[in-house]
Amino acid sequence: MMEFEEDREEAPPLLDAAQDDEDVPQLVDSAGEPQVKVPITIVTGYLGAGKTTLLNYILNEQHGKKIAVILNEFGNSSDIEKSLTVNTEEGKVEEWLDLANGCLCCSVKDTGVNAIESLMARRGAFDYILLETTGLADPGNIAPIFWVDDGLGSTIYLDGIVTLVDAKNILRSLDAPTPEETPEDHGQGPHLTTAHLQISHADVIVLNKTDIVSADELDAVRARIRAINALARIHETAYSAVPRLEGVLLDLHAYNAVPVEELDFARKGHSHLDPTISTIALEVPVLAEEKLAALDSWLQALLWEGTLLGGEAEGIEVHRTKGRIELASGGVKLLQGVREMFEFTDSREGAGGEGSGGKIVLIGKGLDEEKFAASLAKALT
Ligand SMILES: Nc1nc2c(ncn2[C@@H]2O[C@H](COP(=O)(O)OP(=O)(O)OP(=O)(O)O)[C@@H](O)[C@H]2O)c(=O)[nH]1
Repeated sequence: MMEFEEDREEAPPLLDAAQDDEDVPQLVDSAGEPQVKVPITIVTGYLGAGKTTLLNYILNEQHGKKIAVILNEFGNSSDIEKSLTVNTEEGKVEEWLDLANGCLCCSVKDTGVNAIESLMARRGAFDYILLETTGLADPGNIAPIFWVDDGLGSTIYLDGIVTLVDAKNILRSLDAPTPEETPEDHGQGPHLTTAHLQISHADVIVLNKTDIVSADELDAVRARIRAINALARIHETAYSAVPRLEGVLLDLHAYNAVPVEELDFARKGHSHLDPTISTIALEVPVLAEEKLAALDSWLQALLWEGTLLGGEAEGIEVHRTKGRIELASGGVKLLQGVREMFEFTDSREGAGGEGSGGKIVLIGKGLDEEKFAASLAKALT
């Protein structure tokens, strides 16, 4: 198990084939100019996990990338933050800093929409956006802003969510939420903390501060993270020194590719080590096209109403959904979801699964693999 995990973590960025297959469409603006969509990565992580350390690296190193960094309401005294003029008018970007290495940087007070709009006026000056959230942000509330088909979605696409995790403190954050954080949960079963939310929504986890934990502590943290989110790639770092930008922070394609081996890995990684959040993987038989409507209804009941069609379950809350559905016609549908939003897209790579069927992976609260599998099987018969 461990070996498999390590192999996977050393693997190159997501499959080239899958990326090629899911090329981001080019748009044409009103002036007839082709518009290339700009990818955005959301960088999240609990207080003190190492987000600023990571961004300092990006803003200072000569990595040859033109990255626009948006800092979302910082409250401490790091060098980057001190050098910025924080806006006084709610939600308005006051100043962009052009940095020597080609990056630009700004600070905003809202979730970044106004900053993005301001940024768009400077299109061409950069080719990537990193949005760093505050330590207490729930990425599930931010991701949908950028994962839409209209409005902002026409110029930007959500490439992925990266969560910095403090290896020294994460278990405490997961086990002992502060009263302010989860007042409704107190004394009522498993706690859902901000730390859970940030891990469950992550496509990549940068497991930081490995220099101040023992090998045993690190193993325990890794296993706990895996139990919560078996889909995310884990990169272990000290002082947020990620091995590379591509595939770790940039070009994740987490919302437009669904690699087979990622779903297979999630299936093998199932565990109950965390009492609140888990990852489950459900087998889906090769489907006749007309059964897609039944699958859609099953997902709607689950994601919109938190109910299991034809089965009983309570306290369901799904944060992330990914899947590949093989069709009897030979095609493959890709499934992507965050919270209640989900969509099917056509994969252009053909079946590629030797007719063995597809899979749906869910990350969230109250997920009982057996009950879910039985309910899905019933819905699809
Ligand atoms: N020992 C050790 N210290 C680290 C590491 N990464 C960051 N730090 C230190 O931890 C502290 C917090 O790091 P930051 O990068 O400011 O963390 P942050 O996530 O931006 O924190 P907030 O903005 O408060 O949410 C700083 O004093 C860093 O120097 C690491 O890998 N090992």
